[in-house]
Formats: sequence, C-alpha cells, structure tokens
Amino acid sequence: MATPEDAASAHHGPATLDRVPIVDISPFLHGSPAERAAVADLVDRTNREIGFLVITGHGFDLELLDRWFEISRRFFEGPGSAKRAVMHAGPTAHHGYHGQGLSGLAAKEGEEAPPDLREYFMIGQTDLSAAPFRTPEAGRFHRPNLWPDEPAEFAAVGGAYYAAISRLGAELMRLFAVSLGLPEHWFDDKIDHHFSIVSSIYYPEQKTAPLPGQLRAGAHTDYGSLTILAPTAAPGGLQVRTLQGEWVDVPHVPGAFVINIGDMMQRWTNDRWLSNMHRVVNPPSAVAATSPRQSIAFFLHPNHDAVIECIPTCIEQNAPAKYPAILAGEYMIEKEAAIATATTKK
Ligand SMILES: O=C(O)CCC(=O)C(=O)O
Ligand SMILES: [Fe+2]
Repeated sequence: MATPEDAASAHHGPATLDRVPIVDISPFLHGSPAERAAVADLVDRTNREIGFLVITGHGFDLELLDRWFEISRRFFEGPGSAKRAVMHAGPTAHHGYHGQGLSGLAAKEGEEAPPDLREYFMIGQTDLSAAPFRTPEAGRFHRPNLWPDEPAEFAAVGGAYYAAISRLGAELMRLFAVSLGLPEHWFDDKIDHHFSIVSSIYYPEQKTAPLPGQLRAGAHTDYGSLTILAPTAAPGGLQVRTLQGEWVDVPHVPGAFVINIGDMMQRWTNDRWLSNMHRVVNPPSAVAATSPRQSIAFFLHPNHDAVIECIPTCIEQNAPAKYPAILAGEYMIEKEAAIATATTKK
C-alpha cells in the first residue's frame, strides 16, 4: 500500500528494524499482564517498521500442518487432469485450483511481470449453513469449496487446517488489539463470519532458467488484515523490503509462522502499521532443478460487512483519519477491480 519511503518519512528516523524479528507469543497467550504488554509493544513496533514477524510459541498443531503440506504436495505432483477438474471459476471466484497465470503478482504494482513460477489451491469457509453466510451480499465472498477426489483426505485435512488456522488468526487479532491500545476483544465481532482464504502454494523445481525478472512470486503486498504463512525450508524463499529499501530474507524457523500485515490493516490503522512489499525469489541455479518449495498462506479477511474505518486509537493530533469508511467486502471488490485493470494493461 504506502511505499516504505512514505512510511519512513511519516514516522521514523533511520533506526528502524532492518530484519524480521522472531517473537515468542506464548507470554501473550499465557502470561501475566506485564508479559502480555511486553509482547504487544514489540508487535506494535514491528508492525510499524517492517510489517513482518516470525512467531513461535503459538501452540498450533504442527502434525496437522505437516499432514496438510503432504496432502497438498501429492495433489500438486498429481495429474493435470485432476487439477483442471477443480479449476477456480473466474477472476473473482477464487476457490479451487490456480495454475501458473499469465502475469505475475508484481503486475498489480505497475511492474512488467512475467508469470510467477507457482500454482496454488484456495479454500474458503467450509460450512456455509449459518445465517451470516447466506445473505445475498455474502454470496460473492462465500462460495462453495471445490474439492479434488484425490488425494482422498484433501477435503478433510484442508478443512481442518482452515478451522485451526482461523482460531490462531482470531488470537492474533486479539494480540493486535492490545498492540493498538484497544480492548482485547475489539476485533472479535468484526471477524466472526470472516471470508478468509487458505492458499496452499506449490513452487515447482525449475528445470529451465526463469525469464529475466521472473520470480517464484513477484513483489507485492497482501490485501487483507493479516496473513499467517507456513513456509517450508527450501532454497528460493521469502524476502521482505525494509524501510531502508533492502530486500532481506525472512528467517526460516522450524515450527514457526510468518505473520504480516495486509493493505486493509494498514488502512484500518490509518497507516500506523505497514503493509509491506515481499516476494519469493528463485532457488540458486545449481540446485533449481531439484528444489521445489511449498508454503501455506492464510489470508485473514474480516467479515464482508465489517466497517473498516480509522481505529479510534490510531487518530493522533498530527494524523487525522485519512480514509473514508468502507465495508471490508467492498474494499476487496475495489482492490480486485484495480488489479484486473493493472494486469490487463500489460
Ligand atoms: O510463499 C511464500 O513464502 C509467500 C507467498 C505470498 O506472499 C503470497 O501468496 O501472498
Ligand atoms: Fe504475499
């Protein structure tokens, strides 16, 4: 959203974070008020200055994560016909399989962008029987999932992952609330019928050299409130751009998640927090032909009818509210329309 240069001049001197911190959040989940406040303050600083953090001590079921990686890998390594059978239905219908596209993620940032060297599968809410999912306005955001027949456990494990990571997402929103000086439960009723997406991503081994400028994932920002990413330890990984303009590797810590802020959260916080640029680089050529990579992203999108307007604690004397109120769903529709325009201009 805002460029690092904008954010740097708005808020910071030179002593800003130049790497992604690793934060143990268990004192927030289980500690005393003072321990909770210490984690929350660190998270506020991190979200202002780099927009990315690596969290340990989150208590997530890592066996479920491993299982989902394994089932996903079998799907991606399986036959093309099985993938085509669950192809997503169109540019605004995300659920299902996405093959390598026509242009990369960086196209929406106005860059020339050859296709990203990846494919992915997107899952939304798995049980749409509750009333908030059944209104006419909700339909656009809550489509039925498409499930492949093979691997047989795909739907069960993918659905279990969606439910479990949604619970961690809600806990992190509580941590964010405290970090912003809000009551802990401030976001709860804004995410109780969220339209989040789990994206299981596969970056194949590279048998031929990438085109000039072609990456596993081009430089971009995420759109939602927060992203929870589980990467595998493979060469050719995630990088984030610091406020000083350097690309730095996001450290890989076994069993940890990478958390980052999306554009909606930057807007919600009146640009106090940074939705930062990141990308996935190619593996070194010596190992590229034998180095596939996987990651699993959870994009937390609040309720489609949540009002995104300047959070009260983010209005300061020298920072009046910058953006008009907008519904989270409308915001995403505007975003998708802008991206469609940017990518068809190429
Ligand atoms: O695979 C990764 O490490 C990051 C993927 C990503 O940034 C995205 O899909 O938005
Ligand atoms: Fe991303």
